[in-house]
Amino acid sequence: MSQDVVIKLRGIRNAFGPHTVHENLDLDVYRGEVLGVVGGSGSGKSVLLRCIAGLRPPQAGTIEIFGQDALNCTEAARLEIDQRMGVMFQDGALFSSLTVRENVEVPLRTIDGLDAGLRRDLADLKIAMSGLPYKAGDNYPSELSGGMRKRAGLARALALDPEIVFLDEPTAGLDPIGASAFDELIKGLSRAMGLTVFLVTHDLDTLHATCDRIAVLADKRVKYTGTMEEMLKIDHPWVHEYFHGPRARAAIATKEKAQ
Ligand SMILES: Nc1ncnc2c1ncn2[C@@H]1O[C@H](COP(=O)(O)OP(=O)(O)OP(=O)(O)O)[C@@H](O)[C@H]1O
Repeated sequence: MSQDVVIKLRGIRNAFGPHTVHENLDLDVYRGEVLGVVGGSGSGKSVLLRCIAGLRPPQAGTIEIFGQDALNCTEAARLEIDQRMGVMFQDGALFSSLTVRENVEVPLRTIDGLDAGLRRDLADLKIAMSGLPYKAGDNYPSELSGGMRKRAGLARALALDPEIVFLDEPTAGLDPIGASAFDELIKGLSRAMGLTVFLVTHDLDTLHATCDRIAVLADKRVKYTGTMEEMLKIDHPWVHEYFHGPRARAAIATKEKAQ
């Protein structure tokens, strides 16, 4: 069965001055999957996310999103692509001077003809879907815990009913209970909405709990892709240490306990 590729990267190069982060990087992301993106610190996971999300163009290569050339298209076509994607940054990247509801309303303002009442209702719906209590909509980001801020960031990423969401380290800084609640939320949303999730993480529990497939960044490219089972068989030193080290063993034990 052929799978529907929603993001297709070919020959991507990203560099900062003489420092090349990605060279000749290829990757396919399939519709409806949760893809975990892992790699050593500085391997370029966040740069890759930003490059696909249109925040920083690569120096070379092609990016197709929803079958369209995302780098060489009209501004209107790019806006249309952007409206079908949502991004959640590590710290939520919320506007501190706006309430949570107003933050979630920001992307909704790009839709013509949406009146204020409907915009508010849609924002409240996304706030509820992200597992925040209704009254959190009136809070400012500084009044929320780290976990709640992440949920608010997720609500904003979901504002436009995206088909793809990009999550940068969604569980970083959360306690284990908060992190597994967030894993469940991501998995539930992905299943319920058919979302494609591009998830940058270091968190082995998240990989076990939520990801259908994993992409490993190493040697400036996506060196391996596959299921967790396939990852466990790879004998590349970093990959082996990452998936078999003490933290990995703990994550496997946690998963087995949950089953
Ligand atoms: N704006 C920038 N200017 C210069 N160098 C940058 C910039 N952004 C990223 N880099 C460099 O690109 C490389 C990849 O960074 P990136 O943040 O993508 O790594 P990462 O894999 O997400 O790391 P981590 O797991 O530590 O978050 C790093 O060496 C970083 O210093």
